[in-house]
Amino acid sequence: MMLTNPAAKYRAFPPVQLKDRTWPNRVISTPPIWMSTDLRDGNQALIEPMNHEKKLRFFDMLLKIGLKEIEVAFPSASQTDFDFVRKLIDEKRIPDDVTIEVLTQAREDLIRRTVNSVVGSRRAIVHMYNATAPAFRRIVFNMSKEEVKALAVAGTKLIRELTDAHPETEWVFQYSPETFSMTELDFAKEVCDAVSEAWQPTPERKMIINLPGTVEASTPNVYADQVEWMHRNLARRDSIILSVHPHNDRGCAVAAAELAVMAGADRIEGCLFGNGERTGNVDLVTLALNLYSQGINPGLDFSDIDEIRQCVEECNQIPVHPRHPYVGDLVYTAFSGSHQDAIKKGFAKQKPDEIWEVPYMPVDPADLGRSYDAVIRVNSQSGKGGMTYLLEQEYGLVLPRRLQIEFSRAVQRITDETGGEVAANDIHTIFNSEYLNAVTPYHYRNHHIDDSKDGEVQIKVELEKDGQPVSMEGSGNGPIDAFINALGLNIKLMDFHEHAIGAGASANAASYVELRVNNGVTRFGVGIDGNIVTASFRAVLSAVNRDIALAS
Ligand SMILES: CC(=O)SCCNC(=O)CCNC(=O)[C@H](O)C(C)(C)COP(=O)(O)OP(=O)(O)OC[C@H]1O[C@@H](n2cnc3c(N)ncnc32)[C@H](O)[C@@H]1OP(=O)(O)O
Ligand SMILES: CC(C)C(=O)C(=O)O
Repeated sequence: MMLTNPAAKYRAFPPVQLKDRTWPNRVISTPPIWMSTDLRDGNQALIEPMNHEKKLRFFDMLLKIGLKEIEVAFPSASQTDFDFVRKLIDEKRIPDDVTIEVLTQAREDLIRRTVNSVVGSRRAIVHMYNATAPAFRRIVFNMSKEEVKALAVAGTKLIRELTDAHPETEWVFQYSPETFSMTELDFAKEVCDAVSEAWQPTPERKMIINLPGTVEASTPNVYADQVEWMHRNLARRDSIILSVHPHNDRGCAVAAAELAVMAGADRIEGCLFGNGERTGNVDLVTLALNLYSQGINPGLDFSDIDEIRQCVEECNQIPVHPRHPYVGDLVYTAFSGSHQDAIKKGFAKQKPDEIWEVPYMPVDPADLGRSYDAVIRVNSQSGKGGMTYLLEQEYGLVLPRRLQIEFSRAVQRITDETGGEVAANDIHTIFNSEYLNAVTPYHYRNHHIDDSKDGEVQIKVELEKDGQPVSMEGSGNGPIDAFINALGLNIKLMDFHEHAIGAGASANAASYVELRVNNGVTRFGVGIDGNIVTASFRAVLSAVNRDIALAS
């Protein structure tokens, strides 16, 4: 049998000869201009494109987030898209500081209809594209380089002519050499220069040159080299806003966009949560929040990220992955024990007005409208940190360290058996049945203390033993000592902790005791009661009862 090598039918992407590249030493210090193409590139990639109602809902949400440039449609593609643009304009739904954008191919009939769609708007970006890469010239268009360039220039001139007839609108022209990422750089520059020559932008009235990673074809550093090369070599650079439009075919769109900004790009086009053709457009949310985590305000508001996600999921009919950066259901959740331990310590040390330093948490979930409650979840990978954190957060129980270790084994037994996750209320149930419900054979009923003698406490205790009432008496140097003496068992108090649960009249006390029992082993007991002394007696009986149960 002949072994074939499937990789043999692919070619390595050639590196860019840019030995003096500067982008690796740059640091992003200001946000780029953001452009959402959710309603165009995102929409064209949906199984069921959005209707007007959904598009409007999405548009309003983009405004709320703070997007100032929004590609709203490909108006010549359908009456629905055309009418949507008209609706936004005619119903005056576009705020004064927001510019809508519309896309067209470089074809006369489509250009005319596209310009018509935005007539009457205060400001509009007309975005025209044609593919420039060798395979597209050869396979799709059957055109020479000259013909591809001429197509772009002819489209530009027509847009100039049509828009000049409507001076009431502030027109911005955008050109995309589609498939830029796979186009020879000198040819991409040649076409873009010819287009800008035809449009004649000025530093006061800039045009946008958008460099799409239509198909992500190389490592992101190569894309950055391509962008830096264009940034340095484009004619009329001072009259051009340099934009990028990465797709995510290799899973590197976010990196490509970030490196492109370091390489000189001023603007990024993308979609929320990375929707878009094939593997999607670059994810604007991740990009913005990456900046945020570096101390740079992205100028976009994701303070209620779950509300945004819900809207996007409903409009796109595509769920956001549970591990999606910043927003997925599981991204602020730690299952593994050592992570939980570190996060718990981090939360305890973190001061509200100090630099964020909680381990394993690149951003504060509260900044995105997420609560801390879901941060720690417990399964068989979890250590003591997670379960004690949940007991503390949800039930106000602060277990002493050695009890944490003992209790975590009880929880682990259950998670090992079930193989699944245990919720905070399950942990509480396990805690109750292990410690608080250990009330036989000894069950507390009542006590009376007399501490009138100097330094000595006398106690009368009423208990049930195996369901029968019994009375006992004893004395000691404190109530617990007196209680233990009254019991008359071979037990010794090794450690004792207590704390209040809640505040005010309804507050309870929790007591934790560690007893050394007959055979030298230690047992923990826990008691909760409105009276702090009674709580400690209950804790002693809990330890005694557990020892009897475990020994039998
Ligand atoms: C990378 C991107 O995402 S770009 C955006 C892509 N978006 C879309 O395609 C969705 C919207 N498009 C559509 O609905 C349709 O394609 C329409 C309505 C615009 C055009 O429809 P039609 O003309 O019926 O079909 P179609 O798109 O297949 O046309 C292909 C023709 O346009 C030509 N063409 C394709 N792109 C361009 C372009 N950018 N500029 C000029 N001509 C182009 C092709 O060469 C082909 O020409 P041929 O028929 O002579 O071979
Ligand atoms: C039209 C351009 C910008 C595009 O959508 C792409 O190349 O992906």
